[in-house]
Amino acid sequence: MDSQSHLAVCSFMTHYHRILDQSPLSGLITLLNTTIPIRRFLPLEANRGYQFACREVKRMTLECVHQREREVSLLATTADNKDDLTLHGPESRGRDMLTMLIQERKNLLKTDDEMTDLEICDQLLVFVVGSHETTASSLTWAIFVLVTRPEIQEKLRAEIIQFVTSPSNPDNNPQTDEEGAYYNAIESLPYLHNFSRELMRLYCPVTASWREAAKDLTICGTFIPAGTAIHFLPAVVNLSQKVWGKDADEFRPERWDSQEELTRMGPYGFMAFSHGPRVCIGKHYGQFNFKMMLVELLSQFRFGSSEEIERDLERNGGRMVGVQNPGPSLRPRGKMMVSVEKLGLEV
Ligand code: HEM
Repeated sequence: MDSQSHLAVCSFMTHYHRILDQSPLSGLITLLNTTIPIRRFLPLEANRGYQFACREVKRMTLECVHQREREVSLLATTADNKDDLTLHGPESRGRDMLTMLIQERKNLLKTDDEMTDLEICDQLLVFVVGSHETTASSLTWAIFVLVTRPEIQEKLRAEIIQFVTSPSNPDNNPQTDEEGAYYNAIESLPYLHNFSRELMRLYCPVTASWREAAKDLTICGTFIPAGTAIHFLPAVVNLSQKVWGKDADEFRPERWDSQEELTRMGPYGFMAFSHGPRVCIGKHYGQFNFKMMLVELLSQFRFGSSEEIERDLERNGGRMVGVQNPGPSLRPRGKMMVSVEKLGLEV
């Protein structure tokens, strides 16, 4: 990455964090603004800063759209196969989503259903926030669990080391060309699977989702007129004692082994990815990504607690570090410091 691109990424990240790490006042305005559009009218610094960050993130993303558009047009004049510009040739950047959207727009143009630059930009931002923020949050809380529950860290590492060193790991078997071999192998690790679901149940990365009632309806005896704005909090279900039993707030990966518990919770007891037509589009990819990162990290490093975590835990009654509040995703307040030891394992 050249120094100019590096600066652009740093600048993007500064504004991106400003949006996701809002002050309590700015967070409150964001919440109210989903039902009463007050944001535009409040001459407060917290508000102005947030709006500026949103504008900058959009401006920079739009610049990427324009730049890629220029590159695609340039390639189109030189490539042999104009429908498949991303896949071949020395200038190819691979099958990236932005190029695909731009190419799809060219196809849509033929049907008069144009996708504007701003729409492409919004799609990209949904994916950036929806995939990066959630996965980063899950990984942060996974490290937190691993350093505060060393016995879980050791059990998980044992399963991972056994996998990475065994012939069932496709990396150790260059002859394997079965499609999805690595995905299937990772998905078949039982403790990693339980750990991953338990992590996203207890430390649900998305704190809230929004809906608007399209028609009058009644849910559990409560009448909801058409047009009502609804905020739902996935963690309320994920942590419900009615659904998960008395130890709902305990981190216990083994609970996912119990058929009885899974029957009691039913399909809607685990809401980390939501359900229905607007279920997270990256649900399986996100879980797989998360597991893959744990395989890489735990096979090479041991994580330990730090004075900062211990102090924070003590302040919070021993169970949890402080959480940034309010926020659209579950982030710890400030930095989470941990110790990292490189393992000398031959893997
Ligand atoms: C730990 C990982 C993830 C979690 C916990 C998560 C969770 C969620 C949740 C709760 C929603 C809202 C659904 C609703 O409103 O009912 C959502 C939407 C979405 N997610 Fe994810 N997500 C994760 C990873 C990803 C990844 C990796 C991608 C993309 C590659 C992604 C793309 C999206 C998109 C595009 C939406 C909007 C779907 C729509 O509105 O139709 N997510 N996600």
